[in-house]
Amino acid sequence: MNEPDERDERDTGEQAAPDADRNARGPVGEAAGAGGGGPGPGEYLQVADLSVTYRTAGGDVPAVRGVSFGLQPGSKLGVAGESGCGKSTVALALLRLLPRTARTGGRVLLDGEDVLAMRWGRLRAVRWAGASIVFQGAMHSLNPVHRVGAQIAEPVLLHGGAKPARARERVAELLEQVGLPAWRSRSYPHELSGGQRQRAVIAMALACEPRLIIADEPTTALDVMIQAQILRLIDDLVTGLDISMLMISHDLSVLADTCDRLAVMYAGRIVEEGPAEEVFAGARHPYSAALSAAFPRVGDPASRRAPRGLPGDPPDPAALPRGCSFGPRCPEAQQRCAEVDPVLWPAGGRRSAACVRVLSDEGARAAGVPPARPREEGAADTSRLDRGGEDDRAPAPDSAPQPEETR
Ligand SMILES: Nc1ncnc2c1ncn2[C@@H]1O[C@H](COP(=O)(O)OP(=O)(O)OP(=O)(O)O)[C@@H](O)[C@H]1O
Repeated sequence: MNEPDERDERDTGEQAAPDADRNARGPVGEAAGAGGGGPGPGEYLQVADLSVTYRTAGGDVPAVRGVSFGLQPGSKLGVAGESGCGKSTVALALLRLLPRTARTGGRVLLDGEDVLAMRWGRLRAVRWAGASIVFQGAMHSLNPVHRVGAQIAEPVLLHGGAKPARARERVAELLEQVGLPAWRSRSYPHELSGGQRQRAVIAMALACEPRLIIADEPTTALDVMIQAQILRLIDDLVTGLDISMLMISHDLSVLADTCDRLAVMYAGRIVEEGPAEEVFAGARHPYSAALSAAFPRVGDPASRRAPRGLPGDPPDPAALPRGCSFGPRCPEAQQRCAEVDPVLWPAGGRRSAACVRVLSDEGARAAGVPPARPREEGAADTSRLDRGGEDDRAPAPDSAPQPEETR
């Protein structure tokens, strides 16, 4: 599952030149450690300044730009964002599963070892025992011509070093863990329902007792009822087995329910990071607020609003707008957003956001960001990028607006 076919060995190990366009940390000293947004001590996974550029016939596509985050053992991070913002590219980069056309920069430390610089033999072992991936659409992860049990046994035999009899026992244990009867090991993938197949894929991901599970849209292809069951299963397993988890989804409410922290991506960057509930219920970045409005919690009286879409599309990574990439779609955009390319700044508590509105006047001065332009008396508000109006002054991080105020 994790391993690309040898013929399709994707990774060249080639490292891109350091990306000048980074937002690993804001230029303001206060950013470090204050709002998350970067690796820290004791973390099992440390991603520092990760960049991925795809080379295409049409030119370079900078899909991931200076992404940094860390994951403590046993903790759960959700990565959210619209289609095309770079979520899957980050997931693939963590285990060097990118196609050959991708150039990577930065570091991905798994238990202190740099995955991006690892030898191939070591990487194979790490892909199962260090971390494993559950992809969206189980049919892509299961081979239709082999029985499910044989596929789950393969990593146990090859990477876990087990003898066949022990591998059979382990398959039965794994199937039981994911709620499937042991006899299902003799089934072919087409004999299972979508939910059962995804359970089998999860069993395979657990085969070598990884310390990290990367779940990339693990329930996208399933109906709503089964989605809830699979999410509960993943949550119970990672909690019970004390595994770290990085879950990717476009649905912020699903991630808020499952994860401890959230990182919201837009145009290849993390634009907000912080405790899950705080980001979901009181986003500091207008894009996170829009995502949260687009995916209200089902049945939650606190989010009894109709889902609201966000007009427009994310920019083409190969042709990003000047200034803030979200500026052209941002309902809160100010004049200076077209001039400043924001980085992750502290946004109060353990949060950070790449939006000039989170900067205090002092923070803006330190970051070299122009002050919010005061609104001129009687001036008509004609510019889309000047809609901040009287609200054009950034709230100080320690006076973070409450959820209602941000929307
Ligand atoms: N192999 C590739 N070659 C060229 N460009 C690519 C390749 N894979 C992804 N991209 C581009 O990189 C950007 C990020 O894509 P990615 O799949 O990581 O986004 P995503 O947020 O995971 O989207 P989705 O939720 O639809 O999977 C997109 O602009 C996409 O078109």
